[in-house]
Amino acid sequence: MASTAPVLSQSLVLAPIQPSQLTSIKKLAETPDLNFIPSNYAYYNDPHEISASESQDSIPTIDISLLTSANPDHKSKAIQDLNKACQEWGFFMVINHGIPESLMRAMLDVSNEFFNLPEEEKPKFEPKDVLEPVRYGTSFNSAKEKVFCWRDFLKVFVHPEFHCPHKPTALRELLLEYCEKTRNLVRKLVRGISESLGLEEYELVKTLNLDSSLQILIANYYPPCPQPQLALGMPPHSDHGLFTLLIENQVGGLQIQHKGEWFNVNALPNSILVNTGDHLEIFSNGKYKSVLHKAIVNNKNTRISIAMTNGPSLNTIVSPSSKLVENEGCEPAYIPMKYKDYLFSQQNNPLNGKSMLNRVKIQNN
Ligand SMILES: O=C(O)CCC(=O)C(=O)O
Ligand SMILES: [Fe+2]
Repeated sequence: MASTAPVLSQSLVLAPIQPSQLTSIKKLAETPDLNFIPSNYAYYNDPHEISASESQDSIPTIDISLLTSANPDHKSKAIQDLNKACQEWGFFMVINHGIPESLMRAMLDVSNEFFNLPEEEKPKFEPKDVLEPVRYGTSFNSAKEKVFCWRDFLKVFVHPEFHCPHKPTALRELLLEYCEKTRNLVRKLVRGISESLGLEEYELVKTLNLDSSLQILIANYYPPCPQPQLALGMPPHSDHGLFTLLIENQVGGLQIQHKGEWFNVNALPNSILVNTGDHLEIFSNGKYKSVLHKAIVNNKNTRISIAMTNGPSLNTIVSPSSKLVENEGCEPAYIPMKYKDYLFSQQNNPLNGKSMLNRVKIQNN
């Protein structure tokens, strides 16, 4: 039988957008009769399969209320579940988390209002400093990228110092409340995770100075895309920090990698999604790997997600836990690095899988 070489059909796309004409993706997506995307929004030359495995049953669910249960059996079961979820998936959904559904909905609504403000009422578009405490922009780091993400974002440092854009006016109060409520959840999770690693309950809090931990709110806006099979909202990456809490409007799009395969995440109603970050991988000396994830887009509905990253304090030098290394009699597998330097470097480059983490990984491990 004669073998035939695969024929690659280049998809029809528009001429690339010039850097000087770069605009918010919202504005680009609202261009009348936009049927094709500019070539520098095409992550793929040919339409790729955006559907992935469905895993509604297998993604772990953790009942947070059990972590503070007076019943020691319930508590230890929750800690075991956390251990399994962090080790096997790096991803889980939490229920009974204490954050009112109305507050989560209000946060998503006010984020939508933010992106719909006239440009002159938003903070400066695309500021140069990637550690600016209030940063509004498009893609991930458009100054460094060749291919852009179908995404606009607002990033706000909300702890240990609270920052907030001036508009929408309702944002400040909601954000203060969301910040306080998510910190309560983070405290419980961090204590549980510390114990799940076989460490004392407060070990993680003390070592990484979590009383002044850096919390960043990231609101993501993904408008409908005429060629969703060519574009990406966010390419595969892992997050900095210990873990990220994520909520979304009722439009799906998050995919996580598990055992080399991509899975669609269908969030349970009123749940919060949690993904483990690079600094938990470093602290746990590779026991809890940060999870690769990406955001896909669709051609019908605007998707909004709100991620809250939870890291150490900016000046903490993060290294594998010395207690853990000692308990387990192993060698540290990561080079110590100040969180602030790690964050700067990660934000100052295009998003690319776990490339930042690989820079601190000791390669013979
Ligand atoms: O929108 C999503 O589902 C993912 C967002 C994300 O990965 C991020 O903001 O780091
Ligand atoms: Fe992420």
